[in-house]
Amino acid sequence: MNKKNFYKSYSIGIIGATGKMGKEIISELNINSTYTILDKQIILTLGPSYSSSSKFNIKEVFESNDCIIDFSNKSLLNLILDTVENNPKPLIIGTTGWDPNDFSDKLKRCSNLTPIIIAPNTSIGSFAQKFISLQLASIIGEYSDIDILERHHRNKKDSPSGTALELKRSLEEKLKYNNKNSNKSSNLIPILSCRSGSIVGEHTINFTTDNEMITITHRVFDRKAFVQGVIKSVLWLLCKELYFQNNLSENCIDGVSISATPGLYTIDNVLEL
Ligand SMILES: NC(=O)C1=CN([C@@H]2O[C@H](COP(=O)(O)OP(=O)(O)OC[C@H]3O[C@@H](n4cnc5c(N)ncnc54)[C@H](OP(=O)(O)O)[C@@H]3O)[C@@H](O)[C@H]2O)C=CC1
Ligand SMILES: O=C(O)C1=N[C@H](C(=O)O)C[C@H](O)C1
Repeated sequence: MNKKNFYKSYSIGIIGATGKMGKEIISELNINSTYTILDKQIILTLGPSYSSSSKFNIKEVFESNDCIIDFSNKSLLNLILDTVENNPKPLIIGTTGWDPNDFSDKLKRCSNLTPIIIAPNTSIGSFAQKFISLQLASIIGEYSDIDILERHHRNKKDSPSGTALELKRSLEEKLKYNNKNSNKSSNLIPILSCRSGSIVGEHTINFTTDNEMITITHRVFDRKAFVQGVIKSVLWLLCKELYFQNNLSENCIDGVSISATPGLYTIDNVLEL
């Protein structure tokens, strides 16, 4: 097979297809649909998808697609993971508002069967914000008070946001690790949430000492920022070997899986610098 003519087509199912994120992902797939990695064309098409008004159920969505993207509501997560156990497919969970501890056994079983990405924020800017904040925490975390402020649109159902909780978790973990011998009494980081107008998503981390303050704000003004990371995640799940630009032999492309191996992943694995 001529490598130049190589293309592969994958069907993508969306859970929450009629929502703000679902619509934005569908719009991206309608406009672009073909993605080139090295000289290979990867075509992503929208397959049977799910919302409260759809004619397909979640089981059918899993049966009919190569990869599933979930941007819906935490109330569906139990059913989604039950479905994965019977019909494992690569899955991206973008839905927020749920506690991973409540699903740890199920997530473990499912991720033994298929790769699953849990991503409370799929934008590249958010990844960069977390990366820089962790660096700052190692430099001035010991001397500063840290707080997180998040602002979102009035219709957002969960509070605090999944992104703020993930920033808090990773910063507290870093501080615990760095400040084992510190005199600081508490490393707990407060989160302040505000719901207002149609703000797409805004997260600020403040590092404040008695005399100075460093602020890192990430502001999304178009959901396309989230969609960009979703598409990268889909390509990573389905074509991980290509994605990292490995030298694939012809046989490997045709005969061997090029997808990610089963496991639990985050957006950090996808955007790995
Ligand atoms: N990871 C990230 O980067 C981002 C994550 N999010 C998260 O994604 C999720 C969705 O956000 P958003 O698109 O703004 O939300 P919307 O409320 O706009 O959309 C929710 C979607 O889920 C469907 N849905 C919700 N509950 C049910 C149910 N019980 N049964 C069937 N379908 C259901 C809705 O269907 P219907 O319309 O028929 O009710 C709709 O399609 C949220 O948890 C949000 O926090 C959002 C943006 C970015
Ligand atoms: O519901 C939203 O809109 C968003 N939810 C995510 C979260 O809870 O962190 C990400 C984003 O900021 C938008």
